[in-house]
Amino acid sequence: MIRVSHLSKRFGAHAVVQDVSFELAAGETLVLLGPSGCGKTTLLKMLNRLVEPDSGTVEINGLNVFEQRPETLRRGIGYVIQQVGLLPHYTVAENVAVVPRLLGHAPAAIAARTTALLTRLHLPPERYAAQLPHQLSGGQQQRVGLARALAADPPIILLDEPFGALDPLTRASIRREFRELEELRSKTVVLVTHDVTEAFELADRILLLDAGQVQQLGTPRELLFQPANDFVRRFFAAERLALQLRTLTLGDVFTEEAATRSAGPIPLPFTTATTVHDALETLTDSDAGASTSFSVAELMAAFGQALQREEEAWKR
Ligand SMILES: Nc1ncnc2c1ncn2[C@@H]1O[C@H](COP(=O)(O)OP(=O)(O)OP(=O)(O)O)[C@@H](O)[C@H]1O
Repeated sequence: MIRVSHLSKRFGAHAVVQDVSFELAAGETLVLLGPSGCGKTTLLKMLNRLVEPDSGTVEINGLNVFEQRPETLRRGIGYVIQQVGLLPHYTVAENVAVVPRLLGHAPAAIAARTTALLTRLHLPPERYAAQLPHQLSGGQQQRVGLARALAADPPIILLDEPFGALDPLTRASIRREFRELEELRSKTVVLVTHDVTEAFELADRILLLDAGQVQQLGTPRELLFQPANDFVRRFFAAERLALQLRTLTLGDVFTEEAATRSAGPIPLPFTTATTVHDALETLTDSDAGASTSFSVAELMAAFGQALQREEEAWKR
């Protein structure tokens, strides 16, 4: 759906994005990750022509974006930024309706869509639709920003540090909602963050940048277990264990064992796709009262073995 070829951009003598190429299939989520100032935002903005590149091409559905009118292009691509950028004198509902209005959608259809989106994003319309942005918390404003980006149902959504301004707790819970949002499942998403955990939670693939250059493009698992260079290794070093817990699933950990267990395969409420991290959270949460056929100690032992298997496999 998106094909980026040899994209470069300088600001004066500063080469901010250097020869970046990637392809993204429909429905995939790509996270642009890297230290502050590495060129993530500039790269993202070249996708919807908020920044014009010096060289290289961007194709969306086979069409060169530089041959389209920027306004037309942007109406077909949802865009969410950290500062949210809601129109201060428009109500929540009016903010959400901006792009559908520009596109000339019928008022009744816009109203129905707005109601549905606000409901799904936990902003009951009867309470929030008529409020102004300044009456909302930061997290609520973020949700309105997301609803606005989704309003015209664009196939592509670009997000620039969408959870950046939030406290860690709100951030984690909005991220979870975001991951579970049905609306986004079918979308092609490009998301900028400098938060490693966020990248691992949301990405199908991660493009790790440093000083405008691609250091590695791959799945979280590939970046973690098969780092392309020292920069990649160092970038994840401090959070390596936490990321491994989020990357390996019960399916990875219990593969051989589960097959031979008399208790059967992975017990409910878990599935083979549950991450070790999530399983540990459930096991250690006494309120959840999960009755499982394995203990925390068994899980950690199996996790340790799985890590060894994984590292051996990549070495080969
Ligand atoms: N319009 C501009 N004019 C001059 N320099 C710019 C402009 N926009 C960005 N830059 C510079 O380009 C570099 C990359 O900026 P960019 O915003 O793409 O980085 P980033 O990786 O998104 O950083 P952060 O995570 O801090 O937002 C920075 O050094 C920035 O100062």
